[in-house]
Amino acid sequence: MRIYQAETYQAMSRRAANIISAQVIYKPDCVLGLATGGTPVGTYQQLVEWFQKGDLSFAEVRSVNLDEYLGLSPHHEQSYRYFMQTNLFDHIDIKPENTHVLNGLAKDPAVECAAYNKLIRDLGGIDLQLLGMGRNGHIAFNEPGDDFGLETHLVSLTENTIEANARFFASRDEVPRHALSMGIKNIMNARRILIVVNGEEKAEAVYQAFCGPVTKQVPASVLQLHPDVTLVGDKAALHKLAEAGETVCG
Ligand SMILES: O=P(O)(O)OC[C@H]1O[C@](O)(CO)[C@@H](O)[C@@H]1O
Repeated sequence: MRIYQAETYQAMSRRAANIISAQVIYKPDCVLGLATGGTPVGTYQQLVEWFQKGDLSFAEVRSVNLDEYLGLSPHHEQSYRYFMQTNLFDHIDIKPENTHVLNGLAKDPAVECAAYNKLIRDLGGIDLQLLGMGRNGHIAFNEPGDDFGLETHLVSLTENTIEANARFFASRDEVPRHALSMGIKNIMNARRILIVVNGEEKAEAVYQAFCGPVTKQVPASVLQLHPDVTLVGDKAALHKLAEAGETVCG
């Protein structure tokens, strides 16, 4: 695993965007696994900036997103489809038909999940998967205790995640209680993984995930078993790793 520590959120975002853009330049028709949440917003802004300068094209890129709230339409401002449109897709040259986000309004979640697993396989698998991490160590919506062998599935969100995501909704009651999410198995099948973390509130989860044992109680700890993981974070999120003697590059 490579660990890069950045001085600021902006520098962290630039480093992450560099890794993504290198993937796109190396393989223009790559499959990018994309994430939502507060952490990757700066990464997407940086990619948009480079696209606008003419340094980068996504014309042949295919994308698959990690997760979506169940019950939210793609036009709902807190849906992850809306997030991706407004933070990235609407500002770059990716073809709309090449962007894939789970349908939160699917009548039969099991059918939607099975179709998504097939889609990922038909695309040839994910070349680079971008991840954030929840304060409880979740990745996508794989919550503590979830089976590592799961593919895309219906999830009941934990109180911890509902609480953390309430900041995006008018009230806590409006946060959906369920979501559709890629499983750990889909994520681990990606050829490369890039995980971004910032802020002191993530420091303990980062420490548990990368210095603690591999355990279902800390979903991100499974990444210790992946052969190609890059962790990019700011000082606040990485300080416990550094104090534990992990090799942290500047
Ligand atoms: O980047 P944030 O907003 O801290 O979210 C962390 C993680 O939580 C989620 O938003 C889900 O709760 C993930 O999509 C994300 O990776």
